[in-house]
Amino acid sequence: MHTKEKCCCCSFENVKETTDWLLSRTRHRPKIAVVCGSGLGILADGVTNKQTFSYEDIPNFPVSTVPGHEGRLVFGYVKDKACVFMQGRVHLYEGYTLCKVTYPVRIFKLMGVETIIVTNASGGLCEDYKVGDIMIIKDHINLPGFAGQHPLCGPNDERFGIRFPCMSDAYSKDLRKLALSVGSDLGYSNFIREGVYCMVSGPNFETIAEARMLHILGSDSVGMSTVPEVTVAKHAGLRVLGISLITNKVSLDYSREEKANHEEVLETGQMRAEMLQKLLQTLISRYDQLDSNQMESLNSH
Ligand SMILES: O=P(O)(O)O[C@H]1O[C@H](CO)[C@@H](O)[C@H]1O
Ligand code: HPA
Repeated sequence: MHTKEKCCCCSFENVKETTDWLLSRTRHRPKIAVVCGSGLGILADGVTNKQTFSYEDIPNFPVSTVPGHEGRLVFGYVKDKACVFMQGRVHLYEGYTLCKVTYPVRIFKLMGVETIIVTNASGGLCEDYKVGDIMIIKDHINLPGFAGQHPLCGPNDERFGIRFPCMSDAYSKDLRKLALSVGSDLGYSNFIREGVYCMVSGPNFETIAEARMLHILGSDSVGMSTVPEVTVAKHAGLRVLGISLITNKVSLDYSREEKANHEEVLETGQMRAEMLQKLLQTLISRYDQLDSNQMESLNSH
């Protein structure tokens, strides 16, 4: 059963200790955090006034073990916005508990971050999705969560959030609108989608029967991350945007020859990284629109 032991390394005191360690070593006070998905570390490359910490050097911080996840925390500015980028994340399949997987999100909360942008690489389940499409996440399915693999299981510390958080609006409508509007202004409309992301635990890619099931359940793409981070972010009251890069097509048909592999995932990441970076930078630079009446004009589009 759930005991306090489950959270021994992720208590409020642990999170506070790590947060204080970082705050005493950097002058940066980010309001926006970005989690870079597989092969998407380049998203952090454009920041100015950069200060970098290796995950290994940060007390209690989980260390990435997967190729395509550099394992660096990068503080800096995108235009005039103070940001922190996670160049690499950790996953359940690496052997980390979900409270460890989501540990960085709680650090961001205690640091004063208000918005988190979570990116990932995922497999496209929708017939008309193409490799290289960018999917703004409108909702998710927490498949491991149904089986009790959930970052909020265990004693609830009210200092992080409430016992029963609502997830029906996990992904900010305003941020989604802004992302789609920025994508359209950049000429990306042909390959920007909005869809439902499903998390599986991995590490194997799906069987055809599993892929068919996920599609029937309403998933447009599938990956092995994001949902725990988004859940903990929403629990902590952060505003969330999720962006998924469709790095491969998932086979739904026994006659198809595609075989999913991590190399293709990383290659597609490289192919689209610059465009994703432009999308992110423009979105962050237009972030103030969210809190001004300019959202009205986006709403009417
Ligand atoms: O979700 P991210 O970290 O982007 O990575 C995705 O790509 C890897 C598989 O190639 C898995 O880790 C999957 O979750
Ligand atoms: O096809 C996939 N399945 C699960 N996770 C993934 N991450 C990238 N592509 C995939």
